[in-house]
Amino acid sequence: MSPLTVLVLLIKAVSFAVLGCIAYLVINPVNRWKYRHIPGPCYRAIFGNLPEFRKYGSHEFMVACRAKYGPVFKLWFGHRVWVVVCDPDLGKRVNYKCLNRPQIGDALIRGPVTRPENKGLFFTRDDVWRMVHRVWQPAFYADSVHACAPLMSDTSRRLVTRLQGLAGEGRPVDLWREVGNLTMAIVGTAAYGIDFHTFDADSATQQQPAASSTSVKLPLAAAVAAAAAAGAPSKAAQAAAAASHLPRSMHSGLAAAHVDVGQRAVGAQLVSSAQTLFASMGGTSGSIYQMAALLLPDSCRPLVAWAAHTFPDARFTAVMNARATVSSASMQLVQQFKQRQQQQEDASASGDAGLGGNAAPGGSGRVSRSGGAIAPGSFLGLLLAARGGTDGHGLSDLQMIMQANTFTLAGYETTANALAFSLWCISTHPEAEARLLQEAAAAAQPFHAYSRDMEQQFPYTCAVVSEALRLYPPGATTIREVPPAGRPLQLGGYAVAPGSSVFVASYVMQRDPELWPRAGEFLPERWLPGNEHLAAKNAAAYLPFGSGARMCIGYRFALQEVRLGLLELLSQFHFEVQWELMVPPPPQPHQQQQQQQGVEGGAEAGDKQQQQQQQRGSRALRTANGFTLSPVGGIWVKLEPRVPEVQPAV
Ligand code: HEM
Repeated sequence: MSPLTVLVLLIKAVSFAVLGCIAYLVINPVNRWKYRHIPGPCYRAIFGNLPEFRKYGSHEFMVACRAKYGPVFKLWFGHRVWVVVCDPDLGKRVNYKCLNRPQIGDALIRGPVTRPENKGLFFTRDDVWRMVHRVWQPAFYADSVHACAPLMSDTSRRLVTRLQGLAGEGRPVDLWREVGNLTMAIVGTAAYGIDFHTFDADSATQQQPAASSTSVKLPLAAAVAAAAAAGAPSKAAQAAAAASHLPRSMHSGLAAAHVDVGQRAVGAQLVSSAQTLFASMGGTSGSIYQMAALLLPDSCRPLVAWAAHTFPDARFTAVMNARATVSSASMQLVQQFKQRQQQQEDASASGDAGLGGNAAPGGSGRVSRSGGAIAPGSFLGLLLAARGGTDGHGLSDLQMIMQANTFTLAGYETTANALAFSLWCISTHPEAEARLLQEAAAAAQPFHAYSRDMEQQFPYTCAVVSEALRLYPPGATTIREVPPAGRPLQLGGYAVAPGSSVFVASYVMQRDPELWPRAGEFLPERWLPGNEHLAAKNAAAYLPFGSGARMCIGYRFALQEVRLGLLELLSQFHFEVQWELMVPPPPQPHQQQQQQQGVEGGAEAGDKQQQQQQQRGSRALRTANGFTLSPVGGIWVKLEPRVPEVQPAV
């Protein structure tokens, strides 16, 4: 056969494969047949419902679908199907019956981190999950969490000091960003006993958004440049990587994004990396390669991954840099921790009591347990002390790094969003603010002294947080996979096939007017005794932390952090929302339907809200489509320091 004939044949084969692929995606026969019995919007070739997700936001679109198709429906994520559940009892059934989550978000990642035993707790499965979950648990026992309370309050007061400085300058401040610095700082001290310097590093990079911008502002370029400048070919990073027996494939990436956990810039780098990673997981705002991996059949993924790594675009580079930055920080934390522990062991063997462990505020470095609880700063010690790893000899370095990555990311993002949403709700409801301040002013001791009985001492503050988590749940859906080897899962009369991805739509249920009286209103009172008429008609309709075995392991930690942060910040400042800087909300597909249905309190509440919004310049809070629910473009406020009489007792 002549070379020309081979070439022609090759071109024909490739054209045939491409056309076949397009025809398959346009018709999508397998999934359309497999899920034909479940209601939902029609399949639209190749993109499915992604255009609607972009236009309305995925959660708002789900609200509209719930109204149209009932409590169980399907959505098209490209050619893939999500089964969405919006009924409390069915949601509970899903969360309790299915243990694993589908492996989303790592289609383009290569190397050993994709192996099941090397996942962080969130994405581990089956027996590996059981083992890793057991290792994590003591960090979140009630006593461990209470031990972190003074640290959480102290760190909140460091933010207060920073905000006092900014208030003097008189310019608007992005509260979301500021509380992000706070939660990352608390991760550093509470988990690792390290000061990440989040309050020092980024004051110069605070930017004001254009009012019309819909993208989240990230100081990414600065962070990446700083990371590269800090250690591109850093010998320290390479030595650390080599010493930790990490797979070679991780070395170059980590060295390129080397950060120094002892340096001032690390906090800002971690915060911006975490923001990049969460924003990229939304599915509709990633790089072209992420979009291609999402839209093309699974069999094309290796090819897409190869192309992404060989010819990366700017967004893919940003995501890979962000992953490497977080992993580099975790790797150093692990290495430093091991070195310190070795020094302590050597010192105690030689009778020298002078080495005091971590230089952490409150951190001991060792896993000092009392009654099962661990001291602040000892999360790594917990991981290191773990026995019963997959090889029977504890967690490997890579497994430890992946757990540290998970703690850093999960501990930062959702809690920052929860605190930002709580502050937003309070700042737009003066009557609630007054009541919370009254409660704060009545405290006879520092707020953290009440960490064991926050609900008795600060019932209204706790109610504010619960209500903010109802309206704005940072984890807006829980995700499960129907066991691939089992039988179909019966959900409200529909058999959902093994291996399907099921989303329990917390956001939709927590705003459902059939489940909550005056669902659209911010009413902290509904969480107080005597207001049962405002409570949920089904307790399972409230799941900001999920439910079942895979519910949020950090919920106690997060609630304590948000409640203390709220008290510390609000007792010092009133936050005046700068409406002209806020990103306007998109059109709401369900508003018209809700009004037509005349749901209980809906019309009245709708009118009232509309009036209030008009008074405030017709702006509501726009939330992002990402992996978590977050405010788009931040929450812009002017800081108004309070008069002294409402300051907390010290
Ligand atoms: C207000 C803050 C937080 C919210 C709203 C939140 C929400 C959630 C939700 C909805 C889930 C999924 C639950 C499910 O699928 O049933 C989850 C899981 C998880 N969360 Fe949180 N979370 C918060 C704070 C934290 C913190 C501070 C940590 C600590 C590091 C953390 C670590 C995790 C982990 C590791 C998982 C996976 C647990 C597992 O699969 O076993 N979260 N969280």
